[in-house]
Amino acid sequence: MATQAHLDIRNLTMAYGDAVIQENLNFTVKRGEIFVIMGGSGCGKSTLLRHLIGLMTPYEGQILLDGTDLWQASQEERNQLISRCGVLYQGGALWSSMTLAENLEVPLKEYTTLSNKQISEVISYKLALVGLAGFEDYYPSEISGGMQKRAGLARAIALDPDILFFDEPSAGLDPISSRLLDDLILQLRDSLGATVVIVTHELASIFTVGDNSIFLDPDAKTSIASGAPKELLETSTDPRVRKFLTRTT
Ligand SMILES: Nc1ncnc2c1ncn2[C@@H]1O[C@H](COP(=O)(O)OP(=O)(O)OP(=O)(O)O)[C@@H](O)[C@H]1O
Repeated sequence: MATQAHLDIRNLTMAYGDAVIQENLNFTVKRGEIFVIMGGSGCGKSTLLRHLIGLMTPYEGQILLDGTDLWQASQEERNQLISRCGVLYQGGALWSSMTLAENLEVPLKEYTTLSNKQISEVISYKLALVGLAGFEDYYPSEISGGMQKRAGLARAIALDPDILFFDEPSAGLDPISSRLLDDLILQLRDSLGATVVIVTHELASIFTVGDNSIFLDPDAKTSIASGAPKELLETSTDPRVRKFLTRTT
């Protein structure tokens, strides 16, 4: 059962310069759960993700990863905590001039002391986990968009992260590839026991994978709802949340 807090966000205010994007956010992501950050365009979802992975400093408030405040910790401690995070960015962000194996090799060479033989075994295992066994020597341009996303995911899990972050993972995918990616996210959560945080506005994904969520509003500049997406759909009476969760496009 997911009970222990993996990420704890306390009174977080985020800003670019003095332009406040969201204020006073409070939520907890439990270990092993799939947590969705949702809200309309421009409300600050990607900005929140950047804070959670330590790329941006809070204007106010705290981000606790595994109980440690990221910005009270020493640089070394922070790097150590952040090294336990895997990230899949919007575009998949594979290096186009490298094969899939080489793409995975980069973090493994940089952050582990594994031998070349061990690295090659890890690469084959991670590619197999995302359904790309045997695709080691392909270049990103030689595989479909859905496969590129999965290869990006294999790279995100190369270092066995215990928390995985996704920014709009199904952006640009057709509904079938998008569904396959959702299934894969569920499988990986179960097999790796990882915590997953996803920024998405895809309703199908939100309802398929989300155990818990937060809903950011650009005008209120804070969260206006939180909870299991299916429950929010059944119980929220807020017109902004209802409009978002019942839209047809
Ligand atoms: N580097 C930046 N400097 C200044 N303002 C920024 C910067 N990046 C984003 N913003 C502003 O912050 C707000 C939130 O942007 P963000 O990209 O986090 O929203 P989002 O919810 O992820 O949007 P979308 O769903 O369209 O991707 C927007 O008003 C945006 O214009």
